[in-house]
Amino acid sequence: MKPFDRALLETSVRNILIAIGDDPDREGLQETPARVASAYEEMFSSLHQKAFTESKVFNSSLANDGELVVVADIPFYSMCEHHLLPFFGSVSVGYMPKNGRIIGLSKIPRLVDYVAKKPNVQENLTSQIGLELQKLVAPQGVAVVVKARHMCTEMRGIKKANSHTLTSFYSGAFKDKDYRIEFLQEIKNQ
Ligand SMILES: Nc1nc2c(ncn2[C@@H]2O[C@H](COP(=O)(O)OP(=O)(O)OP(=O)(O)O)[C@@H](O)[C@H]2O)c(=O)[nH]1
Ligand SMILES: [Zn+2]
Repeated sequence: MKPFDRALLETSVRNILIAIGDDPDREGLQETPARVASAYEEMFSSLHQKAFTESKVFNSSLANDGELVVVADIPFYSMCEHHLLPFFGSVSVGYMPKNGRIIGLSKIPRLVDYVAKKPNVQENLTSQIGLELQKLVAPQGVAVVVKARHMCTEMRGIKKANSHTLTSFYSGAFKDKDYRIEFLQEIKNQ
């Protein structure tokens, strides 16, 4: 795990400003390299964490192994690894407990944040959330649906404003179409 190199980032941002033909010493830009360094440190913070450590898994004698647990519409913000431009939207996560094992509800949005805070593509972000939850809770199955807008296709390039990209991950019990439909129905009803 490499440490965050603030000095290198500040120099690099200064060089970007020179390369685009602006003057990094003009009043409005003097603090920009430092500000961008702080913003990047925050936006890419999970690159400096070895693993997701926030999980809290409980055993519940009352959790019904056949019932879905669904957390819908968790907002996220990430940066695409191709252009370093934002992509953002919402994540809906469901799982079917096994042997009464459940995860603290707040840990699911924390997992989404952890996966979002590094350069990524939407498909991998979706699978990484699913695989990590599968590993942490070992449930009967995990379902993840991500809906996002990509600034690299809206503010540049093909310029298709407001289009959405949908990606999904299904494991275990959710390979069964009926459970997938139940999950999709639940997130639609939220
Ligand atoms: N599958 C996938 N593609 C992405 C994601 N974010 C950005 N991209 C795409 O990554 C591709 C990179 O293509 P390139 O041809 O190397 O880059 P480019 O010349 O900037 O491409 P254009 O955006 O078409 O101008 C583009 O088609 C982007 O739309 C993502 O999350 N998932
Ligand atoms: Zn992109």
